[in-house]
Amino acid sequence: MDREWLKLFFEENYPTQASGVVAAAVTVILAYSIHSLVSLRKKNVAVWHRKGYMEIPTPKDSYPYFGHMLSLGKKPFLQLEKWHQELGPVVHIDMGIQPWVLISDPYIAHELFVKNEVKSSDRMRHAFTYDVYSKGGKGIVFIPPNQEWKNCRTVADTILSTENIKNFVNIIEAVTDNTINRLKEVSEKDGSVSPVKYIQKAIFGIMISLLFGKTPGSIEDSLLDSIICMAENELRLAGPSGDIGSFLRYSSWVNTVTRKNKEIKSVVDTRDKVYGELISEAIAGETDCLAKQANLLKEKYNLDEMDLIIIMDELIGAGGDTTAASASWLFAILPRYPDIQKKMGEEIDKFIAKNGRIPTFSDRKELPYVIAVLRENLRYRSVTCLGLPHLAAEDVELLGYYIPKGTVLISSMPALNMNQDVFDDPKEFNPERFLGDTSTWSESTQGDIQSRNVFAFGWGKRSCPGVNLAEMNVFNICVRTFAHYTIEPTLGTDGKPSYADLNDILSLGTLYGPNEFSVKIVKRAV
Ligand code: HEM
Repeated sequence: MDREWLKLFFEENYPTQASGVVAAAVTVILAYSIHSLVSLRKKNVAVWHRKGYMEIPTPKDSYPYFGHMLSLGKKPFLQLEKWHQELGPVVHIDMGIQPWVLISDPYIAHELFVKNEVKSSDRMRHAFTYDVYSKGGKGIVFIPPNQEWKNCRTVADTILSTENIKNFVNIIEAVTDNTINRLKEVSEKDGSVSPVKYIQKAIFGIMISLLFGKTPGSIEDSLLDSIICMAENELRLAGPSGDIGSFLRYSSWVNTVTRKNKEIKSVVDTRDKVYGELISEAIAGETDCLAKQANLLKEKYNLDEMDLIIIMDELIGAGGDTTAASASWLFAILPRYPDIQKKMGEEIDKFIAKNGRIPTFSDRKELPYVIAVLRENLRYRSVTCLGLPHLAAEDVELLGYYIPKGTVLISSMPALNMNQDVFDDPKEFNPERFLGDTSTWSESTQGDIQSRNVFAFGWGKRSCPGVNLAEMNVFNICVRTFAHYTIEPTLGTDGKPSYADLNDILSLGTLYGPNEFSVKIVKRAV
């Protein structure tokens, strides 16, 4: 049994002496649960082994009470990929008492999430994300796809449309240029720079400016730090630590004993206060911004102040660290590929020579190689491990399999992106595979499954409404960096290049970004 996962789980989520109490209590209830489990198992077997349907394969390494939770190890994405390799594109696991079905094939995912979207677009009723964060049914991300969701989602789709976001391009470019300058200055002064924090602050800075019309003065800005801290707390609590009871039977009391419930309440109270004030200031201010625009749509879509607070927080929470992770992966991967950087630089130089300016997002079709690199970057290192889990609102018949109502439905992002039936030599970083496809990430996500090659933004009616903004932000960071610089590896003590470890992953909830690494930002000879 891989106890490492359990140890990590308690150390990360329940630090201090409370973890000892919790671990002891878990041992006691373990014995009791084994008894209950025998009868439960019989019931489960009947649900999953339906006459007339194929059985969904399940990995052997399951344990009483915890199911497959303990087998995920320190790097769950590797384990999920391994299970798919061994058992195929549809796999059933038990995360404690939650049944999960994992999908690693785009055609099957399309069948499940798009063709069956009425049955497969619900979300889990997680104690933190649903009861507390979404106040039992507000906002977009964590609620069922009902009329309230539709209203909030329409407001988000409207303010995040490409046409609308284009109006904020000056702010996006200014914050991006400041960050790149800062990276270059630190790199020149210290001999190298660790870009992850800078990129994260740039993206959150852009989000705060767009949403509230308030551009952070510098990367040391205290508002910027508090918003990042809130978003990270929320991401952490959206995992098992915010609702241990929905994963492990008889354990909901753990959050009371460890004072987790108090922490959960305090995180949300702070969110309500900070975002409430930011929205009021934005509405009263002169500057155009997304909070102001959403406020104008409030009546039409029957939203109240709390809906606005939750939507604004969700846009930052869902859009900040994900976009920053994608841009950070680019900085981690590209130092290994000077030839690719050279081709990108040449393409950007050619555009500048012809047009006398740096290309913007609207010029993306004139940079086919650059956009192929960005697509390959998105494929090669997934930004989330599990997307955002869906829930089966009804029983689903999926290509001869039977999936009972209440099952958590997961698109296994790294396994999908590394599926060799879809991508030749998937372990190779090869932008050429996407040359000739100049569709935007959004067009690919909404496109027909035969030509779709971007899976990172999910499926069907729940697919990401921030995809345009995400692509524009990553595009700008990339183009505005390579217009002037190259990203080079630092040198180890042996004088050899020292590259970022691409399997050293910072995992926060379902987010998967690179851990800290160092590079050199070097002025390019043009
Ligand atoms: C590289 C960056 C991003 C990635 C990889 C990403 C990925 C995803 C994924 C996988 C989902 C779940 C889709 C599903 O359930 O099938 C999602 C949902 C969502 N994303 Fe993004 N996202 C990114 C950026 C953004 C941005 C910039 C915003 C907003 C400004 C945003 C806002 C949202 C919201 C509100 C949802 C919930 C949609 C719903 O439940 O109806 N995301 N995103």
